Amino acid sequence: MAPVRLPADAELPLLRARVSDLADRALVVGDPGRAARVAELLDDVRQLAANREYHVYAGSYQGVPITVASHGVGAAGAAVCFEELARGGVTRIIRSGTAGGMQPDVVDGAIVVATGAVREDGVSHQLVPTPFPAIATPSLTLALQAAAEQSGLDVHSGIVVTGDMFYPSDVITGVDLPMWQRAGVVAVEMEAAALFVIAALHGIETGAVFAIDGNPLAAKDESMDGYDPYREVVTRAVDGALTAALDALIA
Ligand SMILES: O=P(O)(O)O[C@H]1O[C@H](CO)[C@@H](O)[C@H]1O
Ligand SMILES: O=c1cc[nH]c(=O)[nH]1
Repeated sequence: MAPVRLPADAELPLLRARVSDLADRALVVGDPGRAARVAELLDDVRQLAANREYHVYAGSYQGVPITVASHGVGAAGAAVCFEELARGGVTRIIRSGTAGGMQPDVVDGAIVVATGAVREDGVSHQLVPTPFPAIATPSLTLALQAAAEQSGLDVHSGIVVTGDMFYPSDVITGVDLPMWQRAGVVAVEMEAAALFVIAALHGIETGAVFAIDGNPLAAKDESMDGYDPYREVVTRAVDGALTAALDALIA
């Protein structure tokens, strides 16, 4: 079965945006509030739709038309967003999100550019078996790294782990973070693997850049009790990651 492409007059079933209103390039973020903040940075901006967690905007950044969409928390719901954008003809999708640092030097306020993602999510293995790698497009990764360096923030790059579990239980270890730390994984988040796999299946470009909002292993806080992404140091990194994502999107 070839990847689905929808006609220009179609409406995306869950995003509720019209295909003809989509740009070739899309920035995706988890939080609808963050999508609204990005929209303020664009020219000629208009909101295309707001359905469930999916808020979609059209606008232009430095003269280049782009789409901004929120995808919510978790790979299964986010996969709907990524799939519908690809079906609608988007050919480049960059995710800008928050993530937890995994290595001791990847801490609050840093930026991480993902080269690939460990597929610990629950949806991508239902699309293609897990030996299939989840990797970012190398040229976009390089563009993201160069753009992130402009922020003046501490920039890291490497493999992230995408899990479905934000808060662990006391029953089993859902995602073995210490093991992935030993394997050199730099950050943990919840949607990049699904994005990279869906982009590969559609033959489109993709990348991801993260603001680090804590380091659960270093803080000995795997329960996430101390999670607080609303601090100034994180807000600065979120802005740095968003600017890097926008710059790489139009590169
Ligand atoms: O900041 P966003 O883009 O939502 O990304 C991260 O934050 C959420 C968890 O708080 C998850 O969606 C995770 O991937
Ligand atoms: O999934 C996530 C997102 C942000 N910070 C974390 O520690 N984990």
